[in-house]
Amino acid sequence: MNQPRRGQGPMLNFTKMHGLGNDFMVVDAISQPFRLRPEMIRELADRHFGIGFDQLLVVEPPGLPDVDFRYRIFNSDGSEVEQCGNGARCFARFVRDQRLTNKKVIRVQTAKGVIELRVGRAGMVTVDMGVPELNPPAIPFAADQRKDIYTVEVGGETVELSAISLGNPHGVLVVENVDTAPVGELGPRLENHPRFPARANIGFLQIVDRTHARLRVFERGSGETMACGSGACAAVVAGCLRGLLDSRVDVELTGGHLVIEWQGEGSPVMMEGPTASVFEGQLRLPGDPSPRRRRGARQGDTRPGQQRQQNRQRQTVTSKP
Ligand SMILES: N[C@@H](CCC[C@H](N)C(=O)O)C(=O)O
Repeated sequence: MNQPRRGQGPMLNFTKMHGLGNDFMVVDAISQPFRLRPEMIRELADRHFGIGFDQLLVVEPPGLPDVDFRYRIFNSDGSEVEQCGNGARCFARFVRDQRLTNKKVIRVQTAKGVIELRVGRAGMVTVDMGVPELNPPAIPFAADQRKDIYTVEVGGETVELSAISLGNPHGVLVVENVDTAPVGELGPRLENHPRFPARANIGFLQIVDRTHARLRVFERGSGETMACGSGACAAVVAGCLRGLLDSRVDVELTGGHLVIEWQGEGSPVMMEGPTASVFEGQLRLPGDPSPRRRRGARQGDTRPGQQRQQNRQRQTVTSKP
C-alpha cells in the first residue's frame, strides 16, 4: 500500500486555502505528526516546483488554559512569524471543516498573544486582532520617541511612514494612487531597513474617502501578496492616527475587500472578511537524510535544489500529537 520506502518520510495531509488571494497551505498537526525544515517550507511554497503559497499555517494543541488551539505561521521564505490576519480567518474555517471543533467563537494562541475568531455565515470570519502596539521598541522600530508619522531615509530619498505592530511589524506609507505606488522598489528596501530590526511588512495606503481605502502590501518574507489582513488593520490604524479615516473602513486590496474597525488607542482592531478552501491534498515528505549522507554529500550527489538546501541551516520544525 502506501508504505514509505527507505529514506522516505510519512504522508502529510494538507488543505490549500486563501483569504482574498493571500494563499495558504494548512496542516493539522494535532491528528498527524508534522516535521518540516525551513528549506522544505521554501520548496513547498515555490509556485513552479511546489504547492505554492504565501504562508504555511499549522494547527497545534494549545499550550494555555481557556484557549482552543495554537496557531503557528511560516512565511514562504521559511521564517516563523507572529501573526497572519487572513490566515486567522482560514484557520477558523479549517478547524471547523476538519471537525477539530464545533465552536463558533474560537480562541487561538499565537506567538504574540491570544486572538479570538468568530465564525459567521457563508465563510465569513471576524477576528479580534488585539490592541495595536505603537511603542517603537515593542514593534520593533528604531525611534527616540513614539510618533504617528516617522521620517525614514531609504535609498537616498526620504519617506514618511507610520510604524505599528499587530503582533507582527508594519510600516504604512500614504500614497496618491496604489496602482502607481513603488511597491516593488520601496517594499523590499523598507522591509529590510535597519530601523525595522525584525524586518517589516510594508503597506501602501490610498485614502479614497473617510470610510474607503485601497491598499497594497509588500509582505515580510513573502513579497507582495494579493491581500494582507494584519496589513489592512495596520493601515486603518495609521489612517486613523493621521486623522484621515473613520473608525470603520472598507479596505480594497488586490484580491478583494476587508472591513476593519478600530475605535482608537487602547481598543482592539476587528477584521471581517471571507475565507475559501481550494483543495485537499496529500504529500510524501522526504525522510531524514542519514548522518552519513549528511556528512558525505558532495555537489554531484544531489538532485537540483538539494545543494541549495544543504548549504542552509538545518533547523527542524516539528509538531507531534
Ligand atoms: N498575510 C498575512 C501576514 C503574514 C505574515 C507576514 N508576512 C509577516 O512576516 O509578518 C496577513 O494576512 O496578515
